[in-house]
Amino acid sequence: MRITIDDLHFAYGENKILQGTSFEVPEGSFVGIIGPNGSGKTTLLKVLSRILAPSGGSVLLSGRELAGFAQNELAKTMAVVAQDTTAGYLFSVEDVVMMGRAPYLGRFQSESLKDYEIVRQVLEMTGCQHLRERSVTELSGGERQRVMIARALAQQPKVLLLDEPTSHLDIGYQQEILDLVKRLSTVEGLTVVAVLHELNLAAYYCNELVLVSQGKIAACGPPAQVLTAENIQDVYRTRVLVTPHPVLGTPTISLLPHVHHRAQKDKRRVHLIAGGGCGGELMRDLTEAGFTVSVGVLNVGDTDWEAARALDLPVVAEVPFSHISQERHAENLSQIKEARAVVLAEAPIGAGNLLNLQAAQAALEMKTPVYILEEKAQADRDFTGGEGLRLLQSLKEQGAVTVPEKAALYRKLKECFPSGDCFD
Ligand SMILES: Nc1ncnc2c1ncn2[C@@H]1O[C@H](COP(=O)(O)OP(=O)(O)OP(=O)(O)O)[C@@H](O)[C@H]1O
Repeated sequence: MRITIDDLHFAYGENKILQGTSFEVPEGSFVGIIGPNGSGKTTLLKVLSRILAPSGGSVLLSGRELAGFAQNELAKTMAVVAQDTTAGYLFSVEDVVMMGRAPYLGRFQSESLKDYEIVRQVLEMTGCQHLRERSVTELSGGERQRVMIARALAQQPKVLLLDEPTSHLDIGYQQEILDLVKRLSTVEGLTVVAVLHELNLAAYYCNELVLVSQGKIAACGPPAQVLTAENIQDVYRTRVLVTPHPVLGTPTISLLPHVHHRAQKDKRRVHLIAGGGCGGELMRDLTEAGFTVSVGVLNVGDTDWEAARALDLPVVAEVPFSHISQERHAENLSQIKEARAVVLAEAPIGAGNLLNLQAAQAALEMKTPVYILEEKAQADRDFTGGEGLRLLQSLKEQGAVTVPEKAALYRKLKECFPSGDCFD
């Protein structure tokens, strides 16, 4: 069943929530409503399910006005799983799911074998059969959520509206329930509209997404069109990286650390020698702690180079897959001159990055303390036939301080910057 939402308006008193919302949900599609807290998603779903009456605009179900449906007819057409599934009554799970059959029972008619069979099926589909005789008040949040989805499916609706259907579910049940809903939409033609907070799940399952912001539609369309880093930054005010899912190609969102502006220039400057993906977390933690961080030498395209770029850190960059050149080494040394401490967290050590170890040696000669983060700069990752290990050893002999893991490194850096409030 197709849903046409046209120019909807709704306000709680003076507080305008929906302001001209329009979009179309094709029959058999799975549409996700996403958007920040308080943006109007639940309100929209309540208007779609006729719990709230709009002050303007219309909702059409396959061309028919929602307002024109008789109550019983609507209950056979549309099922709703609300956000708050707290059940204060002492019914058994089976009784609650059987309530979904109410629109099909005459006034004095009792349940038929068919009704019991449908209830059995939906309990099985939602993984609730073992809960059949339990009281709903005794269920966990996730179990109750699945029971409410079972009840909605027992209505055998053509349209299913879900408000955060996976909020209480563990990752296994999230997948099971959304796989089921997706299957019902693709195979049985069920039209699904779901409010989803988890953007990666929304991208993974939905055909289309409606991004709501302050009661207005900020973007609408296939997930790849809606879930862009720009849209997410605009609406959620958060920096993300959007990459294709490695298997499905759907957009996948990763949080990016905040960029800190370098107000404390030079005072708390730390130069990080990293590479091969071992420095990203360190860069984030050090900048979060108030240090000014520079990084080098990294090859363009290296994971650490990506991290440094994402954090907007000064980075000495060499061309991809190349040995560090004398020019980049010299640039690295000038960064080190500006720093109050050098952290060596490089692994593995290869012929191409031996100059980074020599840069650390130069730092010691400049009387700049060097900390070797041992969990990262592992000796067993030496691919230079011993040269790397020898250099590492001589660094230690020349006074570089070995720290076993990050917490110890932060303690050492704190000692190095006694006036700072870092890590407090
Ligand atoms: N019954 C109500 N009376 C008055 N204001 C309400 C009512 N319900 C919601 N609101 C307000 O309407 C706005 C939109 O609420 P709504 O629940 O639709 O947002 P939402 O996008 O679903 O949020 P969340 O992601 O936090 O669930 C909010 O500012 C909320 O405080």
